[in-house]
Amino acid sequence: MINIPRKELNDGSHIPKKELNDGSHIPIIGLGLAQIPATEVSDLVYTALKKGYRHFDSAAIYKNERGVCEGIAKWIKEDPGNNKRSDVWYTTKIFETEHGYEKTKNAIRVCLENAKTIGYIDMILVHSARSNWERRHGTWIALQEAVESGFVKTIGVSNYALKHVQELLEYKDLKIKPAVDQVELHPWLMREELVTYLQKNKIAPEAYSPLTRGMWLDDPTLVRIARKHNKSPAQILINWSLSKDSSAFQGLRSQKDWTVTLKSLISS
Ligand SMILES: NC(=O)C1=CN([C@@H]2O[C@H](COP(=O)(O)OP(=O)(O)OC[C@H]3O[C@@H](n4cnc5c(N)ncnc54)[C@H](OP(=O)(O)O)[C@@H]3O)[C@@H](O)[C@H]2O)C=CC1
Ligand SMILES: O=C1Nc2ccccc2C1=O
Repeated sequence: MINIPRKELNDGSHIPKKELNDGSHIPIIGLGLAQIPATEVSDLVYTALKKGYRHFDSAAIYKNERGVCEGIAKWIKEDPGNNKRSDVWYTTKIFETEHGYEKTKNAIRVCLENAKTIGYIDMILVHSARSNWERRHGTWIALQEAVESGFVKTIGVSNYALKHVQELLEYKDLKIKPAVDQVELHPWLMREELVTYLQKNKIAPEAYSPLTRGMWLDDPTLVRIARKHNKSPAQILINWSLSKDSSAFQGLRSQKDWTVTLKSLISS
């Protein structure tokens, strides 16, 4: 079990951060916003910030980026002395249909337009590797230029297999290594070879669907481990993700129990 000092979580607002390979610091637990309707996401994000969440994971295909940023902006505006933009991490992703230099340049412009209420984007990920060498390469060059512009701080990839990461690291004009590879990661999908390769190359694995989309939360072995440690199955799974040196996202569907405190998700 990784140990997270309790004092850091006393008010629920000091989520531990992990340093990425570009020197940025990412809060290790994030709220995943896939499937949250655009009409609801702003209130959800605002409430989550009040509950202590500081890291939000969106994507162009979730069609809620603007609302996510509006929720963050509302929270900052409410108490600018205490609620700082620099304390929040906002990730979005560019989908495979936008691969290629020109298309990605344009997709970045759209992402920035959606994020204009918060000034800059903490991280943009290439959502998947599903195109070809030339288009993936063009996309990466466009993302490198976005970092040079200053409005995008960190760049990374998602759903990249080992061979795709390897390919990227071999670009002759590589200036910026991906900071993360966001992949599905949990005890039923451990991806040991990929995780070891990423760690060796100082690229952080980020765990998506760390709660197995709810599918394995009743697994007898998981339940037994959770009982033994007096934790919930979700806590055990989040802790497992964090032990892989990754950050993890709690996703929501029904939202019936989402206000479960952040503190309770981290075992210590
Ligand atoms: N890059 C990519 O291609 C992908 C990225 N992602 C990212 O990861 C995020 C999370 O992934 P997701 O697929 O939703 O899967 P998760 O593994 O996070 O599972 C979500 C499920 O877990 C349940 N849950 C949430 N919190 C708790 C808790 N404390 N105790 C018990 N159950 C809980 C939810 O329940 P309830 O139904 O009650 O809300 C929901 O049904 C996404 O929102 C997205 O940001 C996800 C998939 C692909
Ligand atoms: O690409 C994705 N497919 C998904 C399905 C469910 C939740 C998130 C996602 C993605 O990010």
